[in-house]
Amino acid sequence: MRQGSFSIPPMERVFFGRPFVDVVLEEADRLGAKRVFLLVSNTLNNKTGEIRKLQDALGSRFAALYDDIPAHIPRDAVLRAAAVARAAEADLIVTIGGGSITDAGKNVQLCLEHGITELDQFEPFRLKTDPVTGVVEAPVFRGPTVRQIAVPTTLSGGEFHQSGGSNDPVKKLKQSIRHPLMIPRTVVFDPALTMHTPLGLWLSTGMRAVDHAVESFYSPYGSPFVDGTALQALRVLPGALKRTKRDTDDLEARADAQTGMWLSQMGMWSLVPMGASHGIGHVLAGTFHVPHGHCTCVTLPAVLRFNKPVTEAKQKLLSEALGDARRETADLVAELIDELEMPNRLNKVGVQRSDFALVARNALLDRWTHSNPRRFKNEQEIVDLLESVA
Ligand SMILES: NC(=O)c1ccc[n+]([C@@H]2O[C@H](COP(=O)([O-])OP(=O)(O)OC[C@H]3O[C@@H](n4cnc5c(N)ncnc54)[C@H](O)[C@@H]3O)[C@@H](O)[C@H]2O)c1
Ligand SMILES: O=C(O)CCC(=O)CC(=O)O
Repeated sequence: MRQGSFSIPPMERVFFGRPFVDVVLEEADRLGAKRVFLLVSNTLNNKTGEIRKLQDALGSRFAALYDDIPAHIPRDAVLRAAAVARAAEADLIVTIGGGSITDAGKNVQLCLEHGITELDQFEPFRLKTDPVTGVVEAPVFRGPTVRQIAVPTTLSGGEFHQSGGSNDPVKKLKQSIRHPLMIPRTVVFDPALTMHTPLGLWLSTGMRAVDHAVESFYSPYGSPFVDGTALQALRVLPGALKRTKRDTDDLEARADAQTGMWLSQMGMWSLVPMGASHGIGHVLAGTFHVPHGHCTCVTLPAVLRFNKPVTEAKQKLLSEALGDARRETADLVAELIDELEMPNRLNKVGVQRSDFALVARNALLDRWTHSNPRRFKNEQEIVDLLESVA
């Protein structure tokens, strides 16, 4: 009999299909916020009037704004954002942008709560993975009191996770910090706001959501509840992404993609550990700066093939949800990636054969390489997998 447990950290509300300015105002009222700090996408701030609309609507409750968080969240940028929030005496953080902005918000929460002003002060808080056993050491610390509302503009889904990644600029490794209270209190899906998101980013992060659903579903550590939502995510996402690609003005398709992503996140939300597509992807992102969604497009079909011998029955159900139970899941996912015109090989995302040994070594430092359904016996098995998508 399958055994396990299911719990989710304290997110209070998810709003969908509503204008973000209205919802953020309502939520600021509900939470009694007086000093609202906006941590926002640079392009949304400088190339659209969306952030200005919110600033104006907040009036005297607007405390400060920071818009210089590069992709993959380098910690020096987090420290600068935290300094601005601290000086403004922020009592609520509102993040508006992609996963990098969302996760930067979680890291800023930590910095405010624990007085972090220097790079080496992150060290005691990060998750540590033993590269041989895969055992994860998760430090226990006081949770933040200044929390976050997330308004995501991509489909990468980090707003449903209590961990926030950030990049150690010296080791060039993506590291995670986790606390149940770091999850946003509120998430706001506003399909109209996503019209500003570059199409390639929207579609590639949509593939990341597919990856979340797949790796949650066949994880040995999943749950029956997650299975249901993950399969439904895979029924919804491919069509919604293809429709957005055909017509970028299709707001219903954007709303459906957000719904599919939300469904894909039940595993991440309930702390189901992901598999090697995520584990290897974190290295491609953290060490080689490959965009998050592109990591999935390169790794997921190869990891599905590697995992086939131990997940055959589950892959049949994945294929069924993706529309054709008779086909290989890896082939269906690869076709979707091609149809969305996303990069599908390592050389297309700037990673060369000479890099593979380093990717394999660093991948074994990631906790999710170790929670893959099929164990990697050594670094060479990861190198072989990378060779298959060189
Ligand atoms: N904690 C989690 O569970 C979790 C889950 C998913 C992703 N993440 C993190 O999020 C990051 C990836 O996020 P992402 O793939 O959503 O993209 P991103 O936030 O990294 O954005 C990618 C690039 O697109 C730019 N951009 C331009 N216009 C934009 C717009 N309108 N909205 C958003 N970005 C715009 C950004 O400035 C950035 O340079 C990674 O660092 C990843 O680790 C974390
Ligand atoms: O907790 C982490 O390691 C970051 C989570 C993350 O980036 C999720 C993902 O890989 O999509």
